[in-house]
Amino acid sequence: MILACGEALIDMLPRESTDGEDCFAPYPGGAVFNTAIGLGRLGVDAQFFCGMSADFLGDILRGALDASNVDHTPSPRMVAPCTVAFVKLVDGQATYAFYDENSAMRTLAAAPEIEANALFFGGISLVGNGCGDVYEALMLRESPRRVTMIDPNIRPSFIKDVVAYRKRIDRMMAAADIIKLSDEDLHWLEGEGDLAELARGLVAKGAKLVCITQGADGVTGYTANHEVFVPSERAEVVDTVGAGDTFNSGTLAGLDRLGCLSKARIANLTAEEIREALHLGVRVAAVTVSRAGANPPTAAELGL
Ligand SMILES: Nc1ncnc2c1ncn2[C@@H]1O[C@H](COP(=O)(O)OP(=O)(O)OP(=O)(O)O)[C@@H](O)[C@H]1O
Ligand SMILES: O=C(O)C(=O)C[C@H](O)[C@H](O)CO
Repeated sequence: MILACGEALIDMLPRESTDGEDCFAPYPGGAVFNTAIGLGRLGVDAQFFCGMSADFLGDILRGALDASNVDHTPSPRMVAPCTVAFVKLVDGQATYAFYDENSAMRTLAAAPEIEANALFFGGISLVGNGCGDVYEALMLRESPRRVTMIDPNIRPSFIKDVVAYRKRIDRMMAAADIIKLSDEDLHWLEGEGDLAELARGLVAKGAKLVCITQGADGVTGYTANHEVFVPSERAEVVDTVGAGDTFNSGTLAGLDRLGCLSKARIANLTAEEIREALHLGVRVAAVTVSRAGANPPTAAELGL
């Protein structure tokens, strides 16, 4: 079982009304939520942990999790607003304006009992205090015995205390078995330089698998013994909302199908196992970029 820990929110995607007016349409989203949905749709036994609003926006999110077979019982219902992200699309590339103060997600105070063998963390839920503290403490507590993965999915405009944020992400990456970073996020965290050298630096600090994604080009997986490049699948891009989040779900689902989500197996991945897991990641991500918003495919759509 995989527990996805982090934000659920409403993405307000830009649309045009039938009268030709600019407007926004609500879609369930949030980086970690998207990863949970992707896992559920791929048939993985998946749970989701986030403070979720008791209001009707929270109901939209819970309904979407139910529809994709993701168990949200670890997520407390809270009398607080739902986080909202307004999205601006330029050539299919998204930028976000977040409304998150005093939200249900932000005011999360305690972690549930953990049943999962693997935990996934990431996104804006790791910025700042409140839920950020809860998620960090949970990861550091559980990482000695369960497989952990992090994708910080950095949104620089959302980060107020950059020094504190960098320290948190460093601590969490040092504890993580699997790190996923886009090339942009890798440079934001580790500075200029050669991607492979920077990624190898993260492996040297303890990560068992470091995945560096490069948009339409593809992804490279780095371990102590292997470097495996998997090209992206060709896609007619509608927008890239949720590309990285869906990639995470495919890669985790791939590792799960191979039986690699244990501490022993994740530390000894073969090149073929890395290739197979990353290949499922790029396959599902290509489907998401070819559809509006974050809309990962089901196992049936992929013929799995
Ligand atoms: N234009 C594209 N065509 C096909 N696949 C793509 C395209 N863009 C992204 N992908 C797939 O999505 C994966 C993740 O993309 P990217 O490197 O942009 O991550 P990201 O920045 O985390 O994404 P996000 O937009 O969700 O923040 C890539 O490794 C690739 O498999
Ligand atoms: O949750 C985040 O980090 C966001 O940027 C909001 C979006 O719903 C999400 O990333 C879509 O990929």
